[in-house]
Amino acid sequence: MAHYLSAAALVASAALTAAAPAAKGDFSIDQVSKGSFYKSGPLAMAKTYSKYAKHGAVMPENVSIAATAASTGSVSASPESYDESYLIPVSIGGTTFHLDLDTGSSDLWVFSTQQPASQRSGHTAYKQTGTKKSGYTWNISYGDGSGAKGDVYVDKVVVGGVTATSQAVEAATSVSSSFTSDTDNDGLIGAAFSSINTVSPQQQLTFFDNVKNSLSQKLFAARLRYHTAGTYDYGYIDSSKYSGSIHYVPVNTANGFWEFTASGVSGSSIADTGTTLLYIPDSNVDAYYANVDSASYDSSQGGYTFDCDESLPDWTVTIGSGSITVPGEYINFAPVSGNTCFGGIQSSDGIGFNIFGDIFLKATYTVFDQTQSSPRLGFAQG
Ligand SMILES: CNCc1ccc(Oc2cccnc2)o1
Repeated sequence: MAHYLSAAALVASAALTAAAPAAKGDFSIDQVSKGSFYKSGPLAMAKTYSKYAKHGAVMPENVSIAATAASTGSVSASPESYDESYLIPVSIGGTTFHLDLDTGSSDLWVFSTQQPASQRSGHTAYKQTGTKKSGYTWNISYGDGSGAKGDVYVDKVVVGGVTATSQAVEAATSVSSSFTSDTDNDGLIGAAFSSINTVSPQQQLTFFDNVKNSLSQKLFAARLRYHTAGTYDYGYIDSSKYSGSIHYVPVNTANGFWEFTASGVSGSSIADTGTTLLYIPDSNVDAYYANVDSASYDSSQGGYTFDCDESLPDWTVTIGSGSITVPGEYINFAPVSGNTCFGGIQSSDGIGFNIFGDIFLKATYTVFDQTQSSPRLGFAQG
């Protein structure tokens, strides 16, 4: 869990130390005007003590602890049936909601008591504990045809011990039927870029954008797993969760997504934790299922299906200087009827870009990285 100490107290104590009369080997720390405080006082203090370590400055333990503890966190990512989506516990105004962390969208919305009781039956509903942003509304549609809309509040949101004290919380007044029927899911927490947030008249920041300056490193990392719980790490990379090296590629943020280029897969691709399957061009899909004897395109199911008992080949892709292999087992998504199963690899033709969704991401440790002058994605074999 993250812990916060008063930044002002920490900075003030340093300032008092600096006022002591100078002696050989002593050092002085320039006091900063209030206007130039870092967003994370403990982290600023830690940097100052580190800077002057060569002059004998010894970092007090409370600064070291605060600077470390205040800026990392990790939260469980639990799969729904067949890994359809992965839900994380999120505290909003002191109530815990189970939300779908979606790197393909940028709204944090929850079921709310403003919806008809029948529409929110079985869900945890937000009771508007925050401050209403009068006149603000939101309305979002997802790639699978689902959607939701409502109004906007500001409240305290905690994910894995990382806190956004004033997060825009989008409370639903109406959601589409597939959300109502998925009673495990209380809403979404978007983690794409805030440029595609749907709040009007003024777009709001994502949770990550609100907390990133307080993190040890401006990044979060997804370790989704096959048929078991994984994690999202905030502010640090956990080297126990992947093998080999993390290979980074540049991100194009023009469309608001974590958009990148994969070798051998034509067109742009997005890393999208909120999409269940792996959508790539027809040519790649046809080439994959050519090696699955019982596979065929079933227009009634809207995709490739095959015999559930057939052993599937792995799928390997090169991204930047690294390669990721998705085990064949992961590509058997779910039964559709009898002993016929639906493929985890399907066509992106008609979408406009490829979607590296959960079928792919659960084979990786993926780093959503804003530590550099421009955003980048890091992929390692999970
Ligand atoms: C399954 N439909 C409801 C639902 C759950 C999560 C989402 O959101 C999505 C859907 C597709 C792509 N990205 C986010 O919709």
